[in-house]
Amino acid sequence: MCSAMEVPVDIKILIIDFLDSYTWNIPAFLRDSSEKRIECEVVDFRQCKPTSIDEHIRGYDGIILSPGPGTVENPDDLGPYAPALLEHTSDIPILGVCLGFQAICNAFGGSVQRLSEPHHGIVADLVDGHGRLLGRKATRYHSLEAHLDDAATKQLEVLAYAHNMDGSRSVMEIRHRARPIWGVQYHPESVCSLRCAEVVRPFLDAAYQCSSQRRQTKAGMLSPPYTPPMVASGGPDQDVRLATQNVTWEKLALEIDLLEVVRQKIEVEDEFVFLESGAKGRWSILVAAATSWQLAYNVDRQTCTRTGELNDGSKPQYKQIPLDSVWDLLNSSLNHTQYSGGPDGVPFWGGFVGYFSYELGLSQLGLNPYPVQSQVDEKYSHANPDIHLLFANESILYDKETRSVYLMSLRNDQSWLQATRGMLIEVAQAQKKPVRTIIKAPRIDSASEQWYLDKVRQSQEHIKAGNSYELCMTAPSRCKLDCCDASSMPAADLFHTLRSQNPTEFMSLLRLGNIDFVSASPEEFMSFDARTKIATISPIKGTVPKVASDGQRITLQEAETELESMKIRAENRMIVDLTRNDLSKVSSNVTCRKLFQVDELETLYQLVSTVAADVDPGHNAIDVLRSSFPPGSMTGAPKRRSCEILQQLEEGPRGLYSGLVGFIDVRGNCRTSVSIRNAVKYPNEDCWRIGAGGAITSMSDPHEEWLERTLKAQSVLKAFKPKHQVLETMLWSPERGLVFWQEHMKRLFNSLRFFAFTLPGHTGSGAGRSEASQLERMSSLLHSYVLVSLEGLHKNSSYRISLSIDSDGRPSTKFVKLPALSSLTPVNVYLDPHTGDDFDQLAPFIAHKTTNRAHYESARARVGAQGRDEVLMFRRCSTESLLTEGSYTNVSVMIPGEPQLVTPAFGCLPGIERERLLREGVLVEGTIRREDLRPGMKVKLFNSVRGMFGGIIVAN
Ligand SMILES: C=C(O[C@@H]1C=C(C(=O)O)C=C[C@H]1O)C(=O)O
Ligand SMILES: NC(=O)CC[C@H](N)C(=O)O
Repeated sequence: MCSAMEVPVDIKILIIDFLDSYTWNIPAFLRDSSEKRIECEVVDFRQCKPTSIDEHIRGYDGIILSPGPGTVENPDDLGPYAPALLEHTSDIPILGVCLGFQAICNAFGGSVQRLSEPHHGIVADLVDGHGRLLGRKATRYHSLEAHLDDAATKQLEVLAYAHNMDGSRSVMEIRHRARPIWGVQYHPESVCSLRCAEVVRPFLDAAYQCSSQRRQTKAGMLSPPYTPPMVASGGPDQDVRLATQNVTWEKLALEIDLLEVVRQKIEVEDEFVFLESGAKGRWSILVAAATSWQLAYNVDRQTCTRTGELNDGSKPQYKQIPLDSVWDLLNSSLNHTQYSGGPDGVPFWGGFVGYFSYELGLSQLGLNPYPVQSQVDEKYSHANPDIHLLFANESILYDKETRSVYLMSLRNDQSWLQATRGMLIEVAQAQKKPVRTIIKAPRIDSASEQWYLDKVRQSQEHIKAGNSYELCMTAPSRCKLDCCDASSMPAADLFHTLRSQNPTEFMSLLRLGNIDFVSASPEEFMSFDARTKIATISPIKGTVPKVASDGQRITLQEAETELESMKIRAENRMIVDLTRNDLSKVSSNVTCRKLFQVDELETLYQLVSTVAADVDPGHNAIDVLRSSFPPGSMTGAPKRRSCEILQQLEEGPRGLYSGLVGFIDVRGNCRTSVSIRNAVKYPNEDCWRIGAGGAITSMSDPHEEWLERTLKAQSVLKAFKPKHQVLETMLWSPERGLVFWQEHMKRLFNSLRFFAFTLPGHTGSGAGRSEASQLERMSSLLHSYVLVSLEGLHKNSSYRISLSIDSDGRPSTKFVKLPALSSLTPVNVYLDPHTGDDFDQLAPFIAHKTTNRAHYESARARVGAQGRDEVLMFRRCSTESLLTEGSYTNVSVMIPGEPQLVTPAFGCLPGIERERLLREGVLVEGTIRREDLRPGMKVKLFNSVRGMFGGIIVAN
């Protein structure tokens, strides 16, 4: 559209772009409004000097002054060109849209002032001077309005108005009484404007007349055609590929969870990318660095590093290049070889997988990605790449639908195929690895509510001033994790949990350059089908929780009603128009496929729209990414100015959050997601970062925005919460009430502190209280809680009471009536054959009583223990196997020549009864070895519910 066309052109229009995010929608709107063949060129206003005016008048048939951020009074926003053009006495037709309209009003005696309330993304009915409907619907994006006094209306005639939310009215359309100049305050090119073609027709007719004259008198355009910011890349269309190669592949009918491959076969330090469609999606893709080469780029230093065996035969290298050259490099890497013979319908044959950071997007917009070289910035810019991609020579795909695995090799690597096949079969048959990483409640440090409310208000100030129409404000939470199992990958365990809590269509787990990244993104960024050349972007804007702040569940129907609100639709509409704009840079046929569709996720409802583009010949997936990155849903509109404002408001770079994750395969297919709802662990920080935010508009309620941010952050933070509860089991008897209550409370308190759980009844104001008073407070609270729960039970028998506390300090209880048991018959006691090599990993769950009791259950199962049968367990200590405890008791043994021994505290639960017996001198701590125990031996078993009873060791 903006490059020279083969067919002769009727009208040539020059569009002066004031850096808006809607300017590129204007050419399509003009084409749709007229039968004539219209060619548009878009030029950045900063490149236009008053001295170019004569040349423009000679070369074009009409000039459009675009919308834009800021005000016409600010020379940085408008520049000198537009006022000079309006002053010029030529009769070239001019159309001003929004900011352009305000420039016209200003030039002819009007004034531009703030509206009482900004109107962004609001659709209004246009009326004439008498209030009569004109039948046109107009989408408005403005904070400022033009006032025309008598002097001004002598030159400018008002053609239409719209009513504002406060009942006043604003001028919407004008025309110059003597010159071919028109202006519209609204955006006729918006997806929701209706029947606006008639408004631009007079301008186009005048331009057509002008073009006839130009054709008679002039040869045509004098200025060189404007090069759009994004250049055609020489993608797969132009056949410049140097080599051809067959893809080698294999399909295995094998049901497998590729996450288990990561957890069992990838070493903690290895780099890899794992993409998984958790919800409706179908495919999972696993790429290991071992079978890839890598490309990393840092925008701040402009350094590009390629490592590994490159597929274009060049040598690994490290060099300094501008961002533009990196896009070229990506193109040439993908286009070097033409691959064929891979399976149809399989989305990825091999190629790039990885991430782009948000700062890469800022750089793409021409902004300084790290304006403040603060300490945080240093960490990011110097240590972490902004593009990190693996070029997968080999990859493993899983198809959920046919339950089969695809092994793909671009290099016909038979030994890889064979080894991988064997490895997958082994993993598919092996038991799943239990999740053990996260044991302690994390310490979470989030932006304070006050800070956020303040930033929301500042955002709204910027909007009122006309600098932005919508700002996607975000803030990170930081979360420290204590892990107990060094052999397992915390990121993989987090992913495992996140997937079970919140499976989304764009799950991902990556480890690249020592960055760990775990994501459950619901939002598709850009997908491109190289065969049909259709690109789609599906921005989400508008979020409603599933549970309201008062605890009420919100139904889908209620959410739909809320998501129909003017505020939310406006929010979404703004980004739909912005997305159309971005795609219009590479396509002359952009359509909005879905507008305002409600999507239901695990914890929230969201409003999604889909914009699709038939990408023009000569452009490929990389060009589409270039023209549309960073994702508009994470910036607001207009994109560039909004990003600049957000850089001032937010403290520090966003990093991987707000960027993209996904793949571009060797055929040019691309599928990426907006990098949200994720946790990132940077190598130079000791915590995980969880970014979250939301779009702020003039209609936002700051407190609601804070709740929305919290909700989004929680959807990830939830995965960091321990899943076990701390547990106490105790006896209640009619005679003695709650037996050993103080002792149980003391032990519970210690365990809650160990796991960093919230103490029951802790309101956050407990800081400064002594431990003794915290314990006292918890104890009295839980005492009443248990007694209240006991009400209604038959009080003439004894009960075993289980009291458990979750990581948020919430208690729950269970009661079991205790049958009277004979203490005379000894119970059968088995010896666990297990060597106890995993003792260190389990230690916290042995030293503390929790609901994580799988290891006790497994030991019972191993020996086939029934009912009151007990199993004695062991731990490995160099070459010896030492007794620890039973599955529900502590144990003591009489070894000839020794006192009654009980295993040392390290290695068993510090049982209440055990402590008592030790205090009273009945027992002495000592080491008991496996070989000290023989079938037929008597042992003593005890716990606080049953006291002490006898057992006899039997052969397994
Ligand atoms: C900013 C986030 O989400 C973005 C903002 C949304 C909104 O404003 O409604 C919805 C989805 C995302 O595009 C986030 O999840 O952190
Ligand atoms: N869309 C626009 O061009 C907006 C113009 C101006 N910045 C305003 O807010 O009124």
